[in-house]
Amino acid sequence: MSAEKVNVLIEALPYIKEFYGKTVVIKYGGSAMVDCRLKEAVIQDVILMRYVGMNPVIVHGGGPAITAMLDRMGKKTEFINGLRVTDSETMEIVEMVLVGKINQEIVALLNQLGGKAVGLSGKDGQLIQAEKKLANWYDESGQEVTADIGYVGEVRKVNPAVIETLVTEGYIPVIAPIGVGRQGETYNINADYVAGAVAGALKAHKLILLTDVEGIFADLEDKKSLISCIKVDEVPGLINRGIISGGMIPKIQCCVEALEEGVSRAHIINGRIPHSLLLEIFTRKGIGTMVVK
Ligand SMILES: Nc1ncnc2c1ncn2[C@@H]1O[C@H](COP(=O)(O)OP(=O)(O)O)[C@@H](O)[C@H]1O
Ligand SMILES: CC(=O)N[C@@H](CCC(=O)OP(=O)(O)O)C(=O)O
Repeated sequence: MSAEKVNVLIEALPYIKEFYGKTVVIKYGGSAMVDCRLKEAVIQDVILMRYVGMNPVIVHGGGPAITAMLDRMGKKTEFINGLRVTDSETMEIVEMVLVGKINQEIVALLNQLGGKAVGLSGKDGQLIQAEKKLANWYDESGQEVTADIGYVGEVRKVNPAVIETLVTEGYIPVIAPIGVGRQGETYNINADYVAGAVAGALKAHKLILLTDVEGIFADLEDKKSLISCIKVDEVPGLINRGIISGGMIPKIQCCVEALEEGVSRAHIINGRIPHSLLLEIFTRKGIGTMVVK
């Protein structure tokens, strides 16, 4: 081994010490699942985190794959406030793609590359207990509008016991954002919200959201003004002024929720940069946008 490689390891030592035994929840969004090379890089990072003593827990999305499958089946999809309108047939397809395909692909890759992974849906061990979510927004005249968007759920309660048992046994839990209702009904939940709720329930040290942009920009158009740190009390203003919009709203909201539940740090980073997780964890400056209390 060269002296340079030894230096790299020594530089990582303070971070390895800091994160030893700590839980890190990673939200692996569909927009960061681009190609095989990139997927392998994400999975390698997670395995490395586990081998140096952290407890990574993955919550995955898969929005683009769901849309592609609905297209193949000739079914139109519509989003309201960033949430997919989910009728019963769409719900079946969402569950099939998230649990049957994406979750299993991530688990298989983790196991193949040397990790020990177990896949879960929110139904397993009553992990994600959910209730129906309605969409709310204000129309041009300032009137509040409420719409029924079908089997879209919000997290009512996370039962962390099953995750904790798996982590204690050395497994990496991989969670699909499907919730179960009081009557056993199935709900489609935005994966950002599930990641925030899981991080909060586990009192995780960190929540890291992998997406398709560097982080939060002050001006999304020019993509030059990355905001490296946002305080929770700045968030409502950033949303009201339209600086944070669209798919970034559930992300920042889930960071806020996780911090309020006791998570120390939340980060939004670009999952399309190879090894972005390691760059965030093992460098002093980190990358992306950090959200703090
Ligand atoms: N201020 C902002 N900075 C960065 N991205 C933003 C901002 N406001 C809105 N966005 C949008 O949020 C998107 C990320 O959300 P989304 O597409 O839902 O990602 P994912 O599939 O990872 O959940 C970005 O690609 C960007 O278009
Ligand atoms: C209600 C709702 O919108 N659910 C999402 C669940 C998947 C998801 O959140 O995936 P990404 O993280 O890749 O966007 C959906 O149906 O697309």
